[in-house]
Amino acid sequence: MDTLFDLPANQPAPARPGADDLLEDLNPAQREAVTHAGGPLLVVAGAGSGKTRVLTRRIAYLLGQRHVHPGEIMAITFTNKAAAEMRERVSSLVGRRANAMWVSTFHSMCVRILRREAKTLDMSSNFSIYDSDDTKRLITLVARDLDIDPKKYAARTLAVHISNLKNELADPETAASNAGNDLERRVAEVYAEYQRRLEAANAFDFDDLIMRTVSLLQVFPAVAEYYRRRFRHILVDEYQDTNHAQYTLVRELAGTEATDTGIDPAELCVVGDADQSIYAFRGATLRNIEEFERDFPNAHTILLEQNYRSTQTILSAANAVIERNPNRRAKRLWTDSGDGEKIVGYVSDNDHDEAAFVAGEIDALAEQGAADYSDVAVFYRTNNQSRVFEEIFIRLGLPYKVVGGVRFYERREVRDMIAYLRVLANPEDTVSLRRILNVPKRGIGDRAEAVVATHAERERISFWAALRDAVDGKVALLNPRSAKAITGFVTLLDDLRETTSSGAEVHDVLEAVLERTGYRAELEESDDPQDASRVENLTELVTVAREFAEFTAEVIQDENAELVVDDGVPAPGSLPAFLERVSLVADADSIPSPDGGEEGDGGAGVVTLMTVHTAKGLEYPVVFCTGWEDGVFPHLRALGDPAELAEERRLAYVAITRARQRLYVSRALVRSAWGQPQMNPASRFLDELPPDLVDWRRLEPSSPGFGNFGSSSGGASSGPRAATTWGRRSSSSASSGSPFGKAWKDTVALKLDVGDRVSHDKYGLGTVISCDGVGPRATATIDFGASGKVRLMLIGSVPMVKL
Ligand SMILES: Nc1ncnc2c1ncn2[C@@H]1O[C@H](COP(=O)(O)OP(=O)(O)OP(=O)(O)O)[C@@H](O)[C@H]1O
Ligand SMILES: [Mg+2]
Repeated sequence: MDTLFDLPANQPAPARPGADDLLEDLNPAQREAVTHAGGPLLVVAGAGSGKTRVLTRRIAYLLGQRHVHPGEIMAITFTNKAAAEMRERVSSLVGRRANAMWVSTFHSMCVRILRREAKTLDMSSNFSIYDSDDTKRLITLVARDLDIDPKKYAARTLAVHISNLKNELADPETAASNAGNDLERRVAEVYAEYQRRLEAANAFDFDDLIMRTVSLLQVFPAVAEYYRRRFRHILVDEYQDTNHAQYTLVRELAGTEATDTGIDPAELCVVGDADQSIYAFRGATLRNIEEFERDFPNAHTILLEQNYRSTQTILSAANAVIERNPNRRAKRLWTDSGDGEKIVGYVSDNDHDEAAFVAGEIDALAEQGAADYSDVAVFYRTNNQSRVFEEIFIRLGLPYKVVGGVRFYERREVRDMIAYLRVLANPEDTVSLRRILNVPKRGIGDRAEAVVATHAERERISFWAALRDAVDGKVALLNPRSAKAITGFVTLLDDLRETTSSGAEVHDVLEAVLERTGYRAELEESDDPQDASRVENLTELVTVAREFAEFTAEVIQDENAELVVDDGVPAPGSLPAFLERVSLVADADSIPSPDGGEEGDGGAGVVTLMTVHTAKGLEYPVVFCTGWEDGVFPHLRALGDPAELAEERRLAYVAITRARQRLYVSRALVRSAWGQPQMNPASRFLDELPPDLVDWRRLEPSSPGFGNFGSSSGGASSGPRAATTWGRRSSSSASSGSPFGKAWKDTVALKLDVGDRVSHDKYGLGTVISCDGVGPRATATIDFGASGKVRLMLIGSVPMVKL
C-alpha cells in the first residue's frame, strides 16, 4: 500500500457530517458551487459573498460526502495564516483527517514539491530560499562582475526586471532573444549569470519557486504524472491575484486533458473577484479570471451576489467607488442585513489629529460596549503611515498591533543569524556565506574575500570549497594573516555544523552560534544603545526558535499522519524546517486572531493596524480607512496613469468591503511626509461616496485665510482644535457639501506647462515632461536628470520654483 495515503492507526473514526449539515447554511448558488462535480469550476463574486466559505465547505463536502481522500486535495490560499485557518475550519468539520491535505500558499506548496524533486533539477533538497534582500545582494555582485554601471542600472531595477521575466516564465535565453534595447540586453545578461550563481549556491529565489516548479512539471512528465495522480482536487482562493507563472502552475497540476496514461484532469475549483485584484505589481493579471472558460475546457461559472458581511450602506459605498472603473463586468452586491450605521467621515488638520480622532473613536466605541479592540482595524495605504497611530495609541494606552512594516526577520542582526543557520544547512549558499565571512570582524577583509572569490571562479568551485582551499594554502595571492583568519572561520563553521548534525534543536544551534562566534559578546560590550536592542532581538529570535521546536513537537504527536511520511516536508523542528518557515513568513501571518485576546488586555484584544494590501480576505466589525487623500490614496504614482488608478480603486473597494458594521473614512489636510508638511486634496474616492451615506463629523474649513495654511503663519499645528477657528459643520448641512472646500483655489502654488524649467529644493533642476489634473489635483512629472523622473503635486508649499 502507498504509505503516502495511509492514515495513522491511532486516528479516531473520522467525523462524517451529513450533507445537510454541510449545505444547510448556504444559499443555492453557494450550494451549487460546493456540490459541483466534474469539470473546472470558477466562482466569481464580489467581496464578502462567501467565496472562501464555499472553498472550505467544498473541501469538507469532498471529504464527507464524496469520500475523497484528504491526500488527494490541494488547496491554495494567499497567506500561510489563511491556509492554517482553512485547515482548522475543515478539521472542525471533518476531524483530524484534514491534516493529510495540502493547504498552503503557492510558495509553500512549491517548496514542498521542490524539496521532494530537488535531485531531478540537479539541486539538493537542503536548498536555501533567497528573499528580495538576498536577491539584491547577489544581483549587485553579478552586476559588479559584469562591469555594469550601478548608476545607470541599479541593482533594484535589474531585480524588478528579472522578477517580471520570471513571473512571465521567461528563462534567460528567452529574455536574451527578446531583448530589444540596451536595458533589456543588460537585464538578460545579468539574469543569465544570476541564475547560474543561484543554482551554484543551491538556492531558489521567490520567483524561482514557482517558475522552477512549472518547468519541473513541464520537462519531466513522470514528475507531472505523479502529482496528477495524487492530487485529484485543486482549489484556489483569490484567483484574481495569480500571475502568469502561477496560472501555468495550476494548469500543469490540474491538467486540461487526460494524460497518455489515462489520468483525467483534476477537479479544479477557483474563486475570485476581478474587482479585488490588487497585485498587478507582482504580475497578477485579470486575464486569468477573465479567460478561465477559454483556458479550461468545459468550465462552469457560478456567480454569487448576496453579501453576508457588510451593511447595505457599506456595500453601496463600495459599489459607488468600484463602478467608476472602466471595462469591468458590472455586478451588484446586495445584502438583507439592513442599512446599518452611516459611514462616518472626518477631515482633520493634520495626520496627528487624524490619529487622535481614530483613537478617540475607538475608545468611545469600547466604552459604549459597541466594539472590542479586536473588532477594530485601521487601514492605511503605505506602512510608513503607521507611525503616527502608534505614537498616539501608546500615549493613550490603547492596545494595538501593527502588522507589517520593517519586519523582524529583516533586521540586520536577525539576518546575520539566519545567514549562519543557512550556511550550516547549505554550505553552498554563497550569499549567506559572504554575508557572515567577516561578521563579527575576524580579519577577513574585502581583498581577501575578492581573492577567494576569484579563485572560486577560476577553479569553478563554490565559495565554500575555495575557503577550504585557502585553509590548505592553495589560494595564490592570499596573505598569511588572511589565510589564518579564514582557517579560524572554517574551523568554527565545521564545529558548529557538528553541533547541528548531532541533532541539537534549532535554538541550541542558535545559542551556539551567538556564543562561539563572539557575536553576542561584541554587541554586549558596545556602548551603542542600538546594540542593546539588537541583543534583545536576538534573544527574541532564540525564543521564536524554541517555540517553533515546541510547537512542531506537538504537531508530531498530534498529527503524525503526513508530516513524517511525506518526503516533501523537512523533519519537524529541524533546521531546514525552521529556515523554511522564516523564509516564507509574510506580513499577514502575524495578524492577531479576532478572539485572540492578549494577556493582560482584559480579553478585549488589540486593534490591528495594517495596509489595505495585507487586509485582503479579512473582515472586521469596525474599519477605519485613513489617509484618503489624492497623492496618498490613490497613491501619487497612480495619479496620471489610468491603469494604476484602476488598481488603486480596486484597493479602495477592498478596504471598504472589509467592514462589517461600521466604516470610517478620514483624511488630513496636512501630512508630514518625509519630514516636510505636504498638503493633499481629498481623495477622489471620498468624492465618489454617495453623500447621503456619509455623516461628515468634521469638514474642511472654508475660511478665506486658509490659503496660508501650511506656511509659517498658518494654524496647522499651532492653532487650537478646529472648533474655535474653523467651526464645526453639523452633519445635516454637511451632506450638501463635499469634503472639498473652496479653499483649494487659493492654495494652488504653481502653474506649469510641459517644457517649463524648474528648480526643486531636493531634486535640483528639472524640466516638466507632462502635466495632469487641474486645481488641487494638478500634478507634473518632472525630469530631474540624475535625480530621476518624479511626479509631484503642485499644491500647497511645494519647495520648487519655476525658472
Ligand atoms: N450563506 C451564508 N450564510 C451566512 N453567512 C455567510 C454565508 N456565506 C458567507 N457567510 C459569511 O460572510 C462572510 C464573508 O464570507 P467570505 O469571507 O467567505 O467571503 P469572500 O467572498 O471570501 O470575501 P472576500 O472577497 O473578501 O474574500 C463570512 O463571515 C462568512 O462566514
Ligand atoms: Mg475570501
